[in-house]
Amino acid sequence: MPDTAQTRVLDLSQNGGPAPIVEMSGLKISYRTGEMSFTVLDIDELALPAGLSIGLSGPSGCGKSTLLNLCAGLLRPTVGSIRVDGEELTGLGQGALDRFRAKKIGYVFQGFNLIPALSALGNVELPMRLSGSMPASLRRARAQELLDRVGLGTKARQKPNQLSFGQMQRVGIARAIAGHPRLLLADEPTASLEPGLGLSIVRLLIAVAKENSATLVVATHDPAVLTELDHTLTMSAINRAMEVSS
Ligand SMILES: Nc1ncnc2c1ncn2[C@@H]1O[C@H](COP(=O)(O)OP(=O)(O)OP(=O)(O)O)[C@@H](O)[C@H]1O
Repeated sequence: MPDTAQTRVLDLSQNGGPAPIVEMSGLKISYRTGEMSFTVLDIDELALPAGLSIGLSGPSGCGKSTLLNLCAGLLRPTVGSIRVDGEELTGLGQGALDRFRAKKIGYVFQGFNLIPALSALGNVELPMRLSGSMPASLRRARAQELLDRVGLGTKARQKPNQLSFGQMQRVGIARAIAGHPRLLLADEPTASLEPGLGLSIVRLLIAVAKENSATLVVATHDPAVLTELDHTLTMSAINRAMEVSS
């Protein structure tokens, strides 16, 4: 088992490129199972450039979803620092982390994660409703505009079970972009879709990210998806196990 960090120094934003939107330093994530602790991410320095699209690739279990969840503030590192859009996440309490996520992050899931009881419009409206910052009429208008943008303007009243997989993922994209996120994260967004459909979804993600000046980070196993993106970050599996002495 390699006893090296996955990423000694990886600065995709170097050489006069755009400033980083994500910066990680001395970061590790370990999980404990019984007497053993497993390190799944071990990153010395990593910087992801703002405004571009970046693919995360690597074998199953190498930590792609873990990296996305760290960027979203859904997971905290065991040690080390992570800054997103200049904000150090490790120092934030739960409330501040929730506000950070609502303001800066859009998340597109492989399994869509739509609320079955809500219409397409209701699903897209939901993050705006939860943030409480917009009157209902404006919220509805923005949700309709986003559904129009992803080609689902006529399906606003349909529930998720009345939509195809590709249509559900389009609703997921419209919902993720609703709060004007700085960082749009997508975890295997094409894995539940047929290959041709997957490519149209990734192209839509790239287009809406650009239109909204968001940085796009996509975890994927699909080489065809990676060719559509500006950069690929190839991760290696470490899964380093250590006995925990307590
Ligand atoms: N809550 C947890 N407790 C213990 N181990 C976990 C936990 N969450 C993730 N892991 C482990 O961390 C490792 C990385 O998982 P992760 O889902 O980030 O990998 P991945 O690269 O996204 O995999 P895949 O390509 O299969 O989706 C895996 O070995 C997984 O079993």
